[in-house]
Amino acid sequence: MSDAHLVLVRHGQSVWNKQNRFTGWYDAPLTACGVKEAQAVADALIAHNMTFDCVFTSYLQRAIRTLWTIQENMQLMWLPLTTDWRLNERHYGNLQGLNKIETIAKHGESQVYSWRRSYHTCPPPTETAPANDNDHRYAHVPVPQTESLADTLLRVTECYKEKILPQLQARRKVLIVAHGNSLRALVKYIENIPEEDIIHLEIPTGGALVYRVNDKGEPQGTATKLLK
Ligand SMILES: O=C(O)[C@H](O)COP(=O)(O)O
Repeated sequence: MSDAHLVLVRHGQSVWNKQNRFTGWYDAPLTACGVKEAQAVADALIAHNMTFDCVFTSYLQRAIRTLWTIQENMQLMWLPLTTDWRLNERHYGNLQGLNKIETIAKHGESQVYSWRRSYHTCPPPTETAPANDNDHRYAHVPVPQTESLADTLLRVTECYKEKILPQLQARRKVLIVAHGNSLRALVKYIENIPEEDIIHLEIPTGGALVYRVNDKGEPQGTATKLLK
């Protein structure tokens, strides 16, 4: 039986990454550079003779288009694609839309660092009704008003155990394209990284992490960086 593997890819640069704005659940499109980053991921996967049996992503276009680009470049457009809102970026609450440098100038470096990287701290919640309330794609989703990384981990791992782990246990090769913080949560879970250490994990746009998977379908050890 062929070796299963699990590859995690962060989407390419989005318009709001470029503008250095907190994005969260805002549906920012990829920039041209972001599309190139996705193509570079595909090139690296091809160079390492990797392929996939199933692919997963969030409800957000920056991740979906990154996945489409990878599938197209790998001649894997025939593969069924599963989207799940639980792979969305962590909800950044009332910070969504704000420039990160201006937010540091207003609230101080340590406060903003804690909002961005601590495990339990939630950014300030959205002040009005959740911005995604009228969005058809979230009609059956409990849209949060803010999330800590711990909150994000709960929903990401629920999706992982329900939909992704069974594929790994069936020895399938799996690709997940998601977001900086939804992937940090997943890596924390897979590698059992302590709460105090997860602040150090950074996954750049277009970054790709590879896990070997054992006979029980469990990703093994520390991820290997494919590029970046
Ligand atoms: O939502 C965002 O702003 C980014 O995807 C991740 O941002 P961060 O590095 O500030 O967590």
